[in-house]
Amino acid sequence: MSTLTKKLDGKVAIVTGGASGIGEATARHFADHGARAVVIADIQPEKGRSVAESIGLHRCSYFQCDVADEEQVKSMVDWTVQTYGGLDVMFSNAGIISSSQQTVLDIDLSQYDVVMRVNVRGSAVCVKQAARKMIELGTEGSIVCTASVAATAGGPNHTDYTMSKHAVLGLVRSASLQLGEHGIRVNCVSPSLVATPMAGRFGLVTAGDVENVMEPFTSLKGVGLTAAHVAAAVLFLASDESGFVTGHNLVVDGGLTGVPFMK
Ligand SMILES: NC(=O)c1ccc[n+]([C@@H]2O[C@H](COP(=O)([O-])OP(=O)(O)OC[C@H]3O[C@@H](n4cnc5c(N)ncnc54)[C@H](O)[C@@H]3O)[C@@H](O)[C@H]2O)c1
Repeated sequence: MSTLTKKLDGKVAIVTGGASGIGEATARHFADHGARAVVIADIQPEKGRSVAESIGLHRCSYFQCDVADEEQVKSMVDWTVQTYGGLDVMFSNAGIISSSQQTVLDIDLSQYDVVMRVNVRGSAVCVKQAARKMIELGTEGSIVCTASVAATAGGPNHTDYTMSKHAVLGLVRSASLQLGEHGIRVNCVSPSLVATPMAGRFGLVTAGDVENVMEPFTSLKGVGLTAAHVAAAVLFLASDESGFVTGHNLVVDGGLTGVPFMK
C-alpha cells in the first residue's frame, strides 16, 4: 500500500477489545494503514499477545487492561504515550452481552450490572482518559466508540445490552459537544450483527450464518457483515479523512435500519 493510501500514517492508536472480533480486525487495519503504534487493551492476554505478535512487536503491543477500571485505563494511556510518544486515536470498542435473554420481565440484574460496567462505565472511562491525555498533549485526536444498531432501536431481548448501547450514543454525542473546542472529534460506529466470537456464542459463526439471519431485513443482498467492513468504517472516523465529522453515528448495517416495515 502506498503512503498516499495509508490513512493513519505515523499515528498512535489504542484499540480496546483488540484481542478479538471487531477490535482485532481494526487493530490489523490500523497497522496496514501505517499506524506507528497500535496498543491492544484487553483482558485476554493469550489472544491479545498473539494478535500483537502477528502485527509485529515493533509497532503493536498488548496491554492487560479492564476498561471499567479507571486506574488501569489511566495507566494504559500513560504507558502508551511514554512508550510511543503520543496518542492520536482511541477506539473504545470493548463490549459484552449477557448469555441469557434479558427480556424486561425476567431481566437478571446481576448480569445487567456486569454488562453496564463494561459497556457503559468502560466507554466513559476510556473516552475520559483518552480525551484528558489528548488535551494535555495538545493533540487534536479522534475518539471512536463501538455502539450498535441497538443504540437507536428497542429489541425483543437483551434489554440491558440495548440500554447500554443507547448510553454509548449519549456519551458520544455529549463528548463531541464538550471536546470540540479542543479539536477532538468523537464519533461511533453502529454495526448490525457481525460474525465475531460474540455472535458465535449464539451459533452465528460465519459471515454466511449472519447473512442468512439478516438478509430478510436488509436492503443489501448477497453480502454478510464482517468485522472487516466495520474496521473500514472505524478507519474513516479515526483518520483525517473525516476531519469535519464529529458527534456522528456511522451505521454499518446493510440498510437494516432504513428498510420500511411495509413495501
Ligand atoms: N458482534 C456483533 O454482532 C456486534 C454488533 C454490534 C456491536 N457490537 C459491539 O462490538 C464490540 C466488539 O464486539 P465483538 O463482536 O468484536 O466481540 P468479541 O467478543 O469478539 O470482542 C470483544 C473484546 O472485548 C474484550 N473485553 C470484554 N470485556 C472487557 C473489559 N472489561 N476490558 C477490556 N476488554 C474487554 C474481550 O476480551 C474481547 O476481546 C462490542 O462493543 C460489541 O457490543 C458487536
